[in-house]
Formats: sequence, C-alpha cells, structure tokens
Amino acid sequence: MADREGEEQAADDLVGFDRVVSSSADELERAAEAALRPRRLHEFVGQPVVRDQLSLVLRAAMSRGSAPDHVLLSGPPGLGKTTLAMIIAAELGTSLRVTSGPAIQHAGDLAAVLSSLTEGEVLFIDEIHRLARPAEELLYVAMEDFRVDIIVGKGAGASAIPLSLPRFTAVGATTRAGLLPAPLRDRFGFTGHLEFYDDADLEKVLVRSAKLLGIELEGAAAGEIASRSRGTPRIANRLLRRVRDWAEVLGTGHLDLAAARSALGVYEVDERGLDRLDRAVLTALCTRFGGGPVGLSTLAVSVGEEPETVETVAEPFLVREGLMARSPRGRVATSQTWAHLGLTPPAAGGTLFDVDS
Ligand SMILES: Nc1ncnc2c1ncn2[C@@H]1O[C@H](COP(=O)(O)OP(=O)(O)OP(=O)(O)O)[C@@H](O)[C@H]1O
Repeated sequence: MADREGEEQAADDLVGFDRVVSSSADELERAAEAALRPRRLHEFVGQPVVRDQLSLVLRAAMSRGSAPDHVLLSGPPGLGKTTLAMIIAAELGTSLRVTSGPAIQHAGDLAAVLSSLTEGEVLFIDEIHRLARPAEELLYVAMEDFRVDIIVGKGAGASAIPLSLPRFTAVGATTRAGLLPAPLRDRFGFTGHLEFYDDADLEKVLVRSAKLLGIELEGAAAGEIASRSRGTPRIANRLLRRVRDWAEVLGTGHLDLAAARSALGVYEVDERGLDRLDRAVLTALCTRFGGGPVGLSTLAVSVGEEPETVETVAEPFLVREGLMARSPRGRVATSQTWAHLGLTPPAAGGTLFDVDS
C-alpha cells in the first residue's frame, strides 16, 4: 500500500513538471476538459466493446425500471472513465454524486455520502483502489445489501444501527484494477476495461472537440495531432489547444498540417508523441550506456531526474511503444530505439556497464 501511494504521489507531483503529453490533469485542465466531454453514449468515440456492453446493461435496467448493476471502469488515465460515469447517469436520467478514494479519509465520510443518496442515483468513486480498508468494507455491504451499519458508542459498549439505503449504482474508476481486493471487485456486476485509442478514433475525438471549440481543423492536422497523442483523448485535446495557441499567435489562425507540425515542434512533441524527457532517457540509454542494460537509478541520474519520474512518467509509454525494454539486468534499448533516434547500434557484443537495479 505504501509503495502504491508513493508511486502515485510521485506521479501526482509530476503534474507540476508541465508535460504537454502527461496523461493526468490538474484542476485547471479538468475545467477546460469539461466543455469537451461527450454527454451521451452515442457521442462517446471509440471503445466499441465497452460502449456496446454498457449500452446493453443500461437499456436492460431501464426496461426493468430498476437501477443497473454496479459498474467498474478500469484503464490508464485520460481514456474516459469519468466521462463514462457521467454518461451513465445522463443515460439513466439521474444525478451523479462524485467522490474519490483519497477524498474519503474515514469510513464515516463514506457513510455520510451513502446515507445522503437518493433512489437511483449514481455514485462515482474515482481512484477506488485508494479507499482505506474500513471504507472499503463499508462499501461492500452498501453495494450488496444497500445498507450501512452506523456504529454508535465506543469499545465494548459500541453497537451497530443498520440504516437502509436507496438503490443506487456505484461506478468505480481505477487505473489499477489488479490492486482492487477481490471482494470489492466481485461486487461490480459489470467491468469495462478501456484500451488506448487508435489514431482513427483520436482523429474523431479531435474533430468533435474542434467543432465544440469553434476551431477549423484540417483533416491532415487532425491526423498529425492524433498520431502524437499517445492513444489518449486527454492528450489529444490538450495538443489541440496548444496547436490552436500557436496558430493564433504565430500562424495564420488556420489549423493545417504545417501549423500542427510547427506547434508540436515548439512543444517538443515528436512524431511518435515523445517529449523531451522521453528522448533524453532514450538518448542516454543509447549514447551513454551503449543501449544497456542499465539500472533505473543510473539511467535517471544521467538525465537529472528522480528514478520514480523515469519509471512512472516516461517508461510505461516507452515500453508500450517498443522503444525500451525491461530486463532482469536493467533497461535496454531495442532496434526501434536506435532507429527512432537516428543512431547506429553498436556491433553485437557484451555490455561494459554494471547494473544497479
Ligand atoms: N471516448 C471519448 N470521446 C471523446 N472525448 C473523450 C473520450 N474519452 C475521453 N475524452 C476526453 O478526454 C478527457 C479526459 O477524459 P476523462 O476525464 O473521462 O478520463 P479519465 O479516464 O477519467 O481520466 P483520470 O483517470 O485521469 O480521471 C475528457 O475531457 C473527455 O472530453
């Protein structure tokens, strides 16, 4: 648990690092995002499997006139979990109550939220994997029996007064479904896993966002932005806003391919969506360590970053893209790494470097 929180804290701290390709968002950015969120399921781009399954769950519940099963949404940040939770409430014609694992410090906080729900409401619990254990246990009972036990008194004289709850639908969101305890996972009748988006779907996200923002976006520019967005609508929308800034300040105001390329060049986002940190890590791996294997700490020091930063911010995307591999002896470059950097790999042979992790 401590490690898990440490990692997330490290990732949260990095919001201040101001990466235009970060998949997380701060409060200011979330406000900008609100205007771009699809409101109904038919507006939600991509994720056909989750969308179709969810549509079925909702339609069946509506035709029965009852609240649907609880829904768990998992997947990396920025892929649309919060958006889907809002859509679920909108499709059901009910209101959405929002909380999050870290916001609930004590079981009593959750009891207060639960006991104020009204019939049929949707309760969205973001980062549900970060709920404290007592709150988690309270949630099991609430989800299964629609009841909370209010503890009155302390010690031996304490007693539990059961309080029945209206039928509600819990929607949990997590970036780490694997860390959710099985008893909690099992209480969700439907689990949807969101995948990274392909470029064609990201283009659709961009075209939709441009329309909402009143931007004229050329098809080729949409394609260019999509291909640099790391499979993530949040990043696509952010890059669109940055390209618009560039076009308004330095360009003609028109968002064409040249404007997209120039703007993304200014923000140092390359054609595969790598930014300065990603490239610094890969360049160090190849030029200083002959392509590895090299330990995470050594690699991080060589680019002047904390190991957590490299591990949680740069590495997941680089590994997913096949631009870096993890081996028991450390991080290694792949043939794609050398090609992407335009470097020639050394002739086959051993490595000169020690590995520290
Ligand atoms: N399928 C989609 N179609 C259109 N826009 C989308 C889609 N998915 C996400 N977006 C846009 O991306 C932004 C981020 O989405 P959202 O906040 O739902 O992600 P999330 O998975 O909840 O992220 P986090 O885990 O960081 O909370 C939203 O502003 C939304 O407009």
